[in-house]
Amino acid sequence: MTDELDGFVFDEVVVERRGVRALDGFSARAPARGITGLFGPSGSGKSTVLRLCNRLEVPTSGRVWFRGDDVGALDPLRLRRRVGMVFQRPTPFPGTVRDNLLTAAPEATRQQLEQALERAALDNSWLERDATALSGGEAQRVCVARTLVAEPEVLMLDESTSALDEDVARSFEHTVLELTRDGLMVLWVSHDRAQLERVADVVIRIHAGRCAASEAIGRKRHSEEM
Ligand SMILES: Nc1ncnc2c1ncn2[C@@H]1O[C@H](COP(=O)(O)OP(=O)(O)OP(=O)(O)O)[C@@H](O)[C@H]1O
Repeated sequence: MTDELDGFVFDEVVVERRGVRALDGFSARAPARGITGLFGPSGSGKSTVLRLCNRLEVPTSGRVWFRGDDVGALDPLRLRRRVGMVFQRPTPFPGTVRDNLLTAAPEATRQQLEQALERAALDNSWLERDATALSGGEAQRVCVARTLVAEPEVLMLDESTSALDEDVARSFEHTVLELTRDGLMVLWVSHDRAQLERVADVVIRIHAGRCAASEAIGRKRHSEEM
């Protein structure tokens, strides 16, 4: 069914809400390493797929497997620490950046807080900044750091660069690529096909709640560079 190369396996997943199917027999595999992009039109079910991965959503039928375990059998709170999510509109909580990071990991040491900032490409002077007075790109990095401080195995990004200008979005892409070098697995929902071709190893295309295609982009990019 699944092997150690699989991060997530979706097996004929149906998610139905009030008679409407958000997912309609979605089957796909997201590898345990690198970046998997989820691409598709608005309303096709991309966010629903992310929400299944940390049990904010449960399948009406079908199964989701994470690293060989049935997600339905895992403790949701523990799973959410392993599978962290940055939402569509990254919103820091009122308080300092330090306060924000501590909400995710109340026991974190100063060194752990600084490490999370550094992985999100922010230096330690950010700890005392007012988290409600940040630009869109800064708020996004703070939200990534807040997710990383809990040391997840997977980072899920839901359209995290859609509101950013191109330079800021490119710099964020670079940061996420660096994160995967430490073994972090990333699931990245994007409307921007070109962006996914720059960063993703695999792109899953979703249409009307089903997997329309799954492409190994990394291999394609590599052969184009040769
Ligand atoms: N809380 C909800 N209750 C009922 N239906 C919902 C809910 N959230 C989403 N849906 C419906 O489920 C379907 C899939 O939504 P989903 O948000 O997963 O799509 P998406 O591909 O992420 O869309 P977008 O790109 O616009 O964010 C849509 O038809 C949507 O209207």
